[in-house]
Amino acid sequence: MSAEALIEIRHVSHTFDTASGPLQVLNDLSLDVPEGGFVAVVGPSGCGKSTLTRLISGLMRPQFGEVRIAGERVKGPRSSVGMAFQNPVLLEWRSILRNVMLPLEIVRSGLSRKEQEDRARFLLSLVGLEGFEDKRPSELSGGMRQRASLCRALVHKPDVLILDEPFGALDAFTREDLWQTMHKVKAEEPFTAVLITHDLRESIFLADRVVVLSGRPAHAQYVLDVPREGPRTLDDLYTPRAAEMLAILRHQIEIAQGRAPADEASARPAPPPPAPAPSPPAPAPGERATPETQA
Ligand SMILES: Nc1ncnc2c1ncn2[C@@H]1O[C@H](COP(=O)(O)OP(=O)(O)OP(=O)(O)O)[C@@H](O)[C@H]1O
Repeated sequence: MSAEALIEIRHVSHTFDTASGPLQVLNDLSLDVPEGGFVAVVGPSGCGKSTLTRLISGLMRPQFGEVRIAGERVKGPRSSVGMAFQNPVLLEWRSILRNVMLPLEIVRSGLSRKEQEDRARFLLSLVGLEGFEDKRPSELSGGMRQRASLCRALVHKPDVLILDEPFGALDAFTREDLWQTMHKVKAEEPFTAVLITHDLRESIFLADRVVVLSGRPAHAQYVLDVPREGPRTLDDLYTPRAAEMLAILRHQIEIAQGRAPADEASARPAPPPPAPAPSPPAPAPGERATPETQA
């Protein structure tokens, strides 16, 4: 991926105040997402992946460091970011079509009612939900609801699409179906995607770059670029090349979980950012990453 970075995450650190004291979740995390790119973020459970998505979407601000989208510092929620989560949360009292149209009623799209409807219908047919426009969410299967949720996230043409484990609750066959739909949608819609997932096969199937976060407090421990001719059909997931990528990622996850020692030869740090952001925090004793894995 050689395009310019659309999302720049620079030296981000974040600590939550919890009932049992401060919990540092991110530590000097830096990573770039190129315009039009598809980056998957994987890492141990609880390492801070969802926190990262909240920072990118502007639902939270980092205590240290900064997040920029298209060069602009993210200071709050913005309509140029669409989100889809594991739980689609569709409104039962609205039809599927009207659920998908909802963001267009909230952000100023400049579209007429007819154009809004056409846009929603186009997306629904793209994901295979033609004919289900007038159904209620409860009349659809989990996979269908997730397809509708994807349409809703994209209907206002966001520059950035954040996918926080959107396929996590689906059965294996439905999930693979959705992966293929995702490729189809990406070919039609020019967004930049950040996908949070626990599924390494999903990460190499969908993304062109996979970032492994370290254990908490997380930094970008390892970056794997998936070659253009990498897995893009389900059969490609069973090639020696895919097996090699999965083995690398599994090993990096084991390092992140502290179940394998950091291995200098296999670690590749995230590309260094051009300039440090103001006020990077001093790491607490014992929290500094090993040189082998540090971004
Ligand atoms: N608002 C909050 N206040 C306090 N602690 C929080 C808050 N949000 C998240 N945390 C804690 O921060 C840590 C990281 O949470 P986060 O949801 O970002 O991790 P994650 O990597 O997405 O987890 P998982 O892989 O299990 O979904 C967790 O220990 C979580 O309990």
